[in-house]
Amino acid sequence: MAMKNLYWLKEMSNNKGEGEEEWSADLSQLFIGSKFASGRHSRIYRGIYKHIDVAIKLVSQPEEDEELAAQLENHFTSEVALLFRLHHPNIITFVGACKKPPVFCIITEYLAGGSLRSFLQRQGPHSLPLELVLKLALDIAKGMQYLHSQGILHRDLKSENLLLGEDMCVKVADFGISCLESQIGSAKGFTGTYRWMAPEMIKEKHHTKKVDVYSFAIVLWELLTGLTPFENMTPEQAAFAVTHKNARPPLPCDCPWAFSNLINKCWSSNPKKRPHFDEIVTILESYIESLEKDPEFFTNYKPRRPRNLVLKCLPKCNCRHVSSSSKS
Ligand SMILES: Nc1ncnc2c1ncn2[C@@H]1O[C@H](COP(=O)(O)OP(=O)(O)OP(=O)(O)O)[C@@H](O)[C@H]1O
Repeated sequence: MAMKNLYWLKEMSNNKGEGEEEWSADLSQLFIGSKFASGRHSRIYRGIYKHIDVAIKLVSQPEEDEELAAQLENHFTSEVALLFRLHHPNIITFVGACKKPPVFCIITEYLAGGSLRSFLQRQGPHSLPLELVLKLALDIAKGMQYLHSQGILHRDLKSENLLLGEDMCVKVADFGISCLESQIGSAKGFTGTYRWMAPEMIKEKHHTKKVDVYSFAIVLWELLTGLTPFENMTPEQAAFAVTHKNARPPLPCDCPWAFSNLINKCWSSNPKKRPHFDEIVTILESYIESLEKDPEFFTNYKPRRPRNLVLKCLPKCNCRHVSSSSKS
C-alpha cells in the first residue's frame, strides 16, 4: 500500500498544473463514498483514489467565524506539509490533498480497524493481554520515534488519533496541531485535549518534544486499563488536577512493575525526567525479548535501583566514612 501511494504521489507531482501544489490530488480520479466518522470540524468519508481505498477528511470553513476559518486553514496547511514528507510503517500514509475554499480535503490510506479508542471500548476494561499491550505500545513508540527524528512534535497524541490497520498495526494520525520543533510557539489558545495533555502545555508554558512522551504514558495507561483517563472529571477538572495536584490516572493494583515503572517515568511532571522515544523503543523491545524467553517475565520483573539511590540507602556512618576518607 505505502509503495503504491508513493508511486502515485510521484506521478501526481510530475503532472502539476499552474497554481497546483506538489501534493494536489487529481479530483477526476477521486470517488467519494459514505461518511463514516467526524472530527470537531471535519467529516471523514470513505473513497477510492486511483483504485486505492482511501479516507477523505473534508474540512469546511465556517463563513460566520473568520478567526476559526483562519485557524482551520492553518491547521490544514501545516497538516498537509507535514504528512507529505512522512514515510513510516507506523505513520498514516498520505495520498494527496485539495484546497478549494471553502472546502479543504486531505486524502490518506483507509485504515479498516478504526481508532484505538473505539477498539479499546469494544474490548472492555482490563481485557487486553499484556503481549498485545506491548505490541501496540511498541508500534506507537516507533511511529513517535520516527516523528521526533524528523524534528516534528505531534502535540495531540491520544487513542482517538491512533488508527489500526492490518495485523493490528497501529499508525499515528491527525497532524492538525503538530509542528516542527524549530517552530514551537507558545501553547496559548491551544486546541489539544486536556486529558492527554502534559502539565507544561496546559499551563501554556514553553514546551518540547517531551509533551508527546507524557501523552504516550496516558495512551499506555489506556491500553492497560481500557478506560478513559480522568473519566469522572470534565476536561477542565482534569487539567486543574494535573497541574495543581500533580494528579495522574490511577494505575491498576495488579499493574506489572515493568509497565508502572515506564509509565511513571513518561508522565513525570519534570519533562527532563521523561525518556526520549529512542529509549522507550529500546525498553519495550527488551520487554518483548524477555517475555519470549520467560513467560513469567512480568511477574518476575523488578526494576533496577538507580546507583545514587543505593548510595542514599547506605547507613549514615558509611557515608561519613566515604566522604571523610576521600577528603584525606
Ligand atoms: N484514514 C483513516 N482510516 C480510518 N479511519 C479514519 C481515518 N482517518 C480518520 N478516521 C476516523 O475519523 C476520526 C477523526 O479523524 P481525525 O482525528 O483525523 O479528524 P479531526 O477533524 O482531526 O478530529 P479532531 O479535530 O476532533 O481531533 C478518527 O478518530 C478515526 O476514527
